Amino acid sequence: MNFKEVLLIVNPVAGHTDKKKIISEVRDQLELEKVNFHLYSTSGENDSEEIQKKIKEENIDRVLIAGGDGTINLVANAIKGFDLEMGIIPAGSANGLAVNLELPPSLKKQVDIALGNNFIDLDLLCLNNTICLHMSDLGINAELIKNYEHSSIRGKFGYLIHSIPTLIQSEFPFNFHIETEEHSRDEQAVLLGFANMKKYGTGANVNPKGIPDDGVFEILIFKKLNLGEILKTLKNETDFDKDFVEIISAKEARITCKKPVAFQIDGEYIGKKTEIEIKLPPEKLRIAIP
Ligand SMILES: Nc1ncnc2c1ncn2[C@@H]1O[C@H](COP(=O)(O)OP(=O)(O)OP(=O)(O)O)[C@@H](O)[C@H]1O
Repeated sequence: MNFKEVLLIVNPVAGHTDKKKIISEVRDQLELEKVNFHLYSTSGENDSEEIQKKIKEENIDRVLIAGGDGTINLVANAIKGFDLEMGIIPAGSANGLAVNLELPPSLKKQVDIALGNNFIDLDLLCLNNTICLHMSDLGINAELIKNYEHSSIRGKFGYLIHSIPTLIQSEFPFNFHIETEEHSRDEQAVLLGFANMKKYGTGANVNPKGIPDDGVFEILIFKKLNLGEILKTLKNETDFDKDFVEIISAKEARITCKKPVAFQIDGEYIGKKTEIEIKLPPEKLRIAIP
């Protein structure tokens, strides 16, 4: 292994599962390779500063993350300036990034990959100066995530349970103005997605042409709620009706709306917004992949 000090960052509450097995699997593999093991358990407060401190103090040269998309996003923001490679052990209730990177279900294989030397240099989509690794949106899905965050029922079933009341309470469709280097247009939509990759954590393939390291992102304009078309995304079918979704590529964009609309990044509810600035900075994030 071409590194000596590995920091495993574990979110103890992600996915509501015990992380002991993950910790011992990583520790055992590193012991065999005579690489030093360091552990940081997130608390939900000041994690970014604590992680940066640990990286500097211990001369960390590889970071592994056991958590969901929220934890990976937090660590990606924290290690931006460090030129570090990162490995992922999916352990959240939503693992959108892992789904997109096609990480296998076996823990042993996940750890092998996370400590391996095959990488992707992921584009870092920046929305109002916050990194998005795979998918963010304005509109009805962010409303659903907000309602789900207060729910005691986790996982896909939790999302499902909240979809009906969210649909009833929502004031969709929303009116957006979209400006990119090529477009300036008004659109009515139930959901405006900003995609660095193909899929949501549910596996729904909403952006079939999304490539995570191509230097562009996609704006997904979902115009109507159409159950048949939504089922297609879940079945990996990609011949969408134009009245359901229109997809435009961009390198930068500015979205405005008169009334504040719910906004989420990588599955974390941010708040209601009237303006989103989207940029693709030149920095990339190096992630170990199969
Ligand atoms: N020790 C902790 N106690 C409570 N919350 C924590 C702790 N550590 C991290 N968090 C919170 O966990 C969230 C990230 O969770 P993540 O998305 O990785 O997992 P998840 O199981 O998919 O989460 P969720 O189902 O809530 O989306 C962040 O909001 C972070 O502040």
